[in-house]
Amino acid sequence: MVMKVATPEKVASITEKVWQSVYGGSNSGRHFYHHNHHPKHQRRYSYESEDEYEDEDGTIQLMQMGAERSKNVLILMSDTGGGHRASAEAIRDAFRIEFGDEYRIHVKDVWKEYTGWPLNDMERSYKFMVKHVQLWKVAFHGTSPRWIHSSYLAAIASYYAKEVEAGLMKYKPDIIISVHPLMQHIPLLVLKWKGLQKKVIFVTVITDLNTCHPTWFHPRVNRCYCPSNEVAKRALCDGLEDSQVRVFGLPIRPSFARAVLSKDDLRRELELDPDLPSVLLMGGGEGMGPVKKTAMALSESLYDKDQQKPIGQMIIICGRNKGLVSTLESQEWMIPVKVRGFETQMEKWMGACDCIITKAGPGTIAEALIRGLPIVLNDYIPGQEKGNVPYVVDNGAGVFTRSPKETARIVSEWFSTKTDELKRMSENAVKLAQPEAVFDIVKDIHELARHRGPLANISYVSTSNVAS
Ligand SMILES: CCCCC/C=C\C/C=C\CCCCCCCC(=O)OC[C@H](CO[C@@H]1O[C@H](CO)[C@H](O)[C@H](O)[C@H]1O)OC(=O)CCCCCCC/C=C\C/C=C\CCCCC
Ligand SMILES: O=c1ccn([C@@H]2O[C@H](COP(=O)(O)OP(=O)(O)O)[C@@H](O)[C@H]2O)c(=O)[nH]1
Repeated sequence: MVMKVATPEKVASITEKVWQSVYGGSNSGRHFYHHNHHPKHQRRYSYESEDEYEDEDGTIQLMQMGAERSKNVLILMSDTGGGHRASAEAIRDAFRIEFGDEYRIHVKDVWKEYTGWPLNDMERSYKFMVKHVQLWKVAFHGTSPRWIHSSYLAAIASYYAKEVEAGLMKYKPDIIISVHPLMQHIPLLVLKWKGLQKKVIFVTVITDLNTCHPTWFHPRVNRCYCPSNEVAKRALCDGLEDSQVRVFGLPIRPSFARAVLSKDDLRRELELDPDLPSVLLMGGGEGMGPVKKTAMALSESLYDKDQQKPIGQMIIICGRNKGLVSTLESQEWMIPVKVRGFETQMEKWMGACDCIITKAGPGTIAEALIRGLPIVLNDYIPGQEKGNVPYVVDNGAGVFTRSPKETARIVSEWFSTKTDELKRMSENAVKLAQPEAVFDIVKDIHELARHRGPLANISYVSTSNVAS
């Protein structure tokens, strides 16, 4: 049984709060934290005798002695693109649906909250690098050899060991799930240095469909969930054992898998034209790619000049790209158009449409497949997104072109003379979709936890000099 009481005012800095919650007493900053190694300053954490911990909303949860404790699951992610968060939230929601209170899920960017440069600034660095595509190409391929990325990441791990330790231990995880390519090596090293590697289950859920970066593959994970056979092959070539690898698909929010919504109802709810075919145009969570040029071309191609009426309508979802929203809102259109910013109910917008145009983001692709939307891929980020193009095209679920005019022509044909091609691609998309993947993943993690025996006996002893 759990009781909630109000938290004291939030006067402490993050570091102080961590100090207090992990070690008790006061903290005079990182310097002190690093050097206070004497055993008398160490507080022993045992899940058997656990009596309080801080909740996400800042309240203190008091656990009644003897009550069964929920297991803590820490999902490590970063907002480098929108896909990692979407997958993390999908896993969290699936845990809640399948297991209710058995698990307490924390979705966190621990690097951002606890460490310093460059780990706490990955979102900005990544945005900058992908804008300068050549730079990203060099960084992606230059860091692919294991000796390069392993030594980089080991150096960073030892520099930020204490901070990472504090960030992880705050959530006292029984299970850590990484959904990010740069979140295997550092936490696994810190767990090893702490002697916790055998006690905490660590799994990776890969969110790239094909040409993923080798940092995803770490030989010491308990499981590596691969979204496709292509990725599984890469994992095995990179030294993972068969027993570590599972292929269920890319985790997509349960609202995509479980909600059965009719297109007519959705069009009414979203105030779309009930009769005109609809194309969804987007560019991932950040609204990247040639969205504006494509929108202008579609406005022309979906207007029948002879009959002086539109043959389709368009929804443009710009994600977090506010500049794009205001530019598009000030345009004149020849067809019905809706311009939206970041949407939280993507399953509805996709469910109301007949096809989608997007850069080759794995999350958007997997969601579109579930909704049976034929896909026009109009861009990809070199490296991790390159392989998503053949994944879609070779499976007959879509086409690739970088030309906005060509994109507009394809969609106008789909809506007029080539409706049979649209239908065939839609069927292929559904065949490729794996809506149950997220449930299979959480069930497998649950089994893993069950076979590990009572995790509640883990005791986190806060040792001192992990950095050394
Ligand atoms: C010998 C030449 C070496 C040249 C490199 C020099 C320095 C390193 C500089 C940068 C590191 C680049 C990291 C490359 C590994 C990235 C692995 C990867 O796949 O990352 C992808 C993610 C983003 O996720 C993707 O988002 C997409 C959408 O936008 C899509 O959804 C896709 O499916 C997702 O997977 O990228 C990142 O998170 C990049 C973070 C960038 C961090 C920049 C930090 C730069 C500063 C200094 C370098 C120090 C530490 C980095 C250590 C890297 C070691 C591998
Ligand atoms: O307004 C938006 C735009 C995008 N997304 C989601 O963000 C993710 C984008 O992931 P993807 O891998 O396609 O590309 P990224 O943003 O990582 O480049 C997908 O789950 C989208 O549904 C969203 O929820 N709302």
